[in-house]
Amino acid sequence: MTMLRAERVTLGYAGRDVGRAVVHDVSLDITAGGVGLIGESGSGKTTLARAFLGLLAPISGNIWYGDQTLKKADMRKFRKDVQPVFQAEALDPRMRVGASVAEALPVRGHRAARARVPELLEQVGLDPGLATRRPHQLSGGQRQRVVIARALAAGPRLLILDEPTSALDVTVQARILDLIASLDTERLLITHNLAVVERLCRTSHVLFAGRVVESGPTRDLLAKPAHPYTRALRDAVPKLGGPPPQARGVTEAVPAETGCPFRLRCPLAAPECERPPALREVRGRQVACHRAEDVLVT
Ligand SMILES: Nc1ncnc2c1ncn2[C@@H]1O[C@H](COP(=O)(O)OP(=O)(O)OP(=O)(O)O)[C@@H](O)[C@H]1O
Repeated sequence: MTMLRAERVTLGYAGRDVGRAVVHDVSLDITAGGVGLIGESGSGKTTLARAFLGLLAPISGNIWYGDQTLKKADMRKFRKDVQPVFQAEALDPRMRVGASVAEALPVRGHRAARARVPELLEQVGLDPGLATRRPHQLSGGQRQRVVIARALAAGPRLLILDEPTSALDVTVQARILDLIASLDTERLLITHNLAVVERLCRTSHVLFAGRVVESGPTRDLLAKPAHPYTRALRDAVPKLGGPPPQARGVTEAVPAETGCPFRLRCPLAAPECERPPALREVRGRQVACHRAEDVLVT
């Protein structure tokens, strides 16, 4: 059974009315092999992650944890099972690294629990001798490893990783990705870096303006996108030695109630795009585009 699942989830923030929801009617399962959430800044990735972590209640729809909604679930068990990995800046700067990891252990204070701290540091590739340092005495990559050690302290089955490597330089990034790939946990990974999802996620969901516009096997999605937005994201990845990507057309989304939210930016926009496209199955993936078949052949 899928451990965590969003069912027709609409999300917004206090002070915004339902019409100003920032995530609209999203359904997705966190399946085995890694799940990626891809999309540009402001597309709703972190908002969805907050809902999966039980930090933001849906305006409508449900987050299912096994066979219970998060509203009714045993949150102690949930907090042990599902752990966030955010950017290293979230570490308390006054706390020594060892204490920071110990704080995340389910049982604190016992000698057996304290013995877990060096084990966890070693598991993430850190010298346990670093336990007495404070975050500013570590490199960015080491700090990110501490964040991962903290997340692992509870013995989670699922990690929700929000841009876990974006603050790091490329070689350090690669080593942290190796570490994440080696962990024996399920993962939901949020990123705008397509190379990262390709490496770590068997399945991906592309968000645009708070809506899933394409879902499917990551490799197929990136090799042959069926949504013009997925294709634009893929083509925006700068190629070594190639020209910089060109910004084209209007950059904002239009309200989806009035048609496809991507249509003002879409090179294939046609009169039918004035009608909102539903997600539909096209060659092994789900895509919300009236012209998906044309995208696949162009
Ligand atoms: N605490 C908040 N209160 C009100 N609106 C918010 C809040 N956090 C995010 N938003 C809004 O929700 C929308 C989605 O933001 P979100 O952070 O989920 O996007 P994102 O895809 O994760 O972007 P990024 O890649 O930049 O982190 C944006 O319009 C943002 O302004």
